[in-house]
Amino acid sequence: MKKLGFIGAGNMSSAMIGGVVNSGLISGENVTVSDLYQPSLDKAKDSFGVNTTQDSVEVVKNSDIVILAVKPNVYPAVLNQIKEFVDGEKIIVSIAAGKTIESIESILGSDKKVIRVMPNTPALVGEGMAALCKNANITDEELAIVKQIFESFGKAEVVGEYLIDAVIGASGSAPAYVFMFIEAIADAAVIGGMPRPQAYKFAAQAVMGSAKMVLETGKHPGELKDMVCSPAGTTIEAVRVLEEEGFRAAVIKSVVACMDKSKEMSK
Ligand SMILES: NC(=O)C1=CN([C@@H]2O[C@H](COP(=O)(O)OP(=O)(O)OC[C@H]3O[C@@H](n4cnc5c(N)ncnc54)[C@H](OP(=O)(O)O)[C@@H]3O)[C@@H](O)[C@H]2O)C=CC1
Ligand SMILES: O=C(O)[C@@H]1CCC=N1
Repeated sequence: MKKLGFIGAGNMSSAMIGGVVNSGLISGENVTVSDLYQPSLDKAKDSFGVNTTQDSVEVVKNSDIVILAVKPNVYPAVLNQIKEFVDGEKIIVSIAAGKTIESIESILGSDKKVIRVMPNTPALVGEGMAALCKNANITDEELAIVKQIFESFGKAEVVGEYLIDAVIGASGSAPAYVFMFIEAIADAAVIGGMPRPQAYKFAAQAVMGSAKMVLETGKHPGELKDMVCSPAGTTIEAVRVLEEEGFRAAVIKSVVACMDKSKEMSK
């Protein structure tokens, strides 16, 4: 397996490092991670046995595949810092919202190998969802290798880059909305007298199980919802209030706002 590098050891990077090392696909000794903040590197080394450095150039020198896991506003500085060390064989993987493949090529050169991926943080527990798109310099085999990395900690699909804004709305950012939903359900359970840790367990399992039903039954979410709503029962009362309060409209509006922000960042 190739040598993997991460520039940035923050939230998303840590989830991917944990995911890929825990899966056994790549051992920590074949992973090099850089960050400006030494405690982040110490945590990655202690947790996953990876090689660490504060020098992003060292990551590029030691890796066949380099995942850029810094914030979008840091991309230009990092790309300019590493570009002379990115030869025609190294695969650069961008995971940033708002950074198109073209914007990466404008600094590294259009002859370089670039893959854009939109992952999400459930990668940490092997339940990530990632979308991949590539430039013309990436071979099918190289794309398959990078896809295998993201499949080691979840699911991955190849998409056209035009869909990345929708991917961010429906997947990259989506865990945040779901965490809010789980927290709100648990708050209500606490109102009902349930201890908070137990409330989180019940609420989180209900969300995970429901998601698993959507993925594995192939049934429409509306049909699955109807299967829970016993006539004159408890569930339909909750559904009535959710509709009265505009739950679905609020979700749609929030995800559209997320996608709009992604488009704005991409300009
Ligand atoms: N968080 C998520 O759920 C997802 C994030 N992404 C994308 O992943 C990227 C990272 O996001 P996220 O993990 O949330 O951000 P974080 O801020 O958590 O992580 C970024 C890390 O990079 C470090 N850093 C900054 N400059 C450099 C540098 N020059 N060299 C090495 N490390 C550096 C930061 O250090 P310091 O804090 O000291 O600046 C920080 O530790 C973003 O582009 C984001 O769009 C994509 C999908 C999901
Ligand atoms: O909030 C963000 O910009 C990043 C990209 C997708 C999830 N987090």
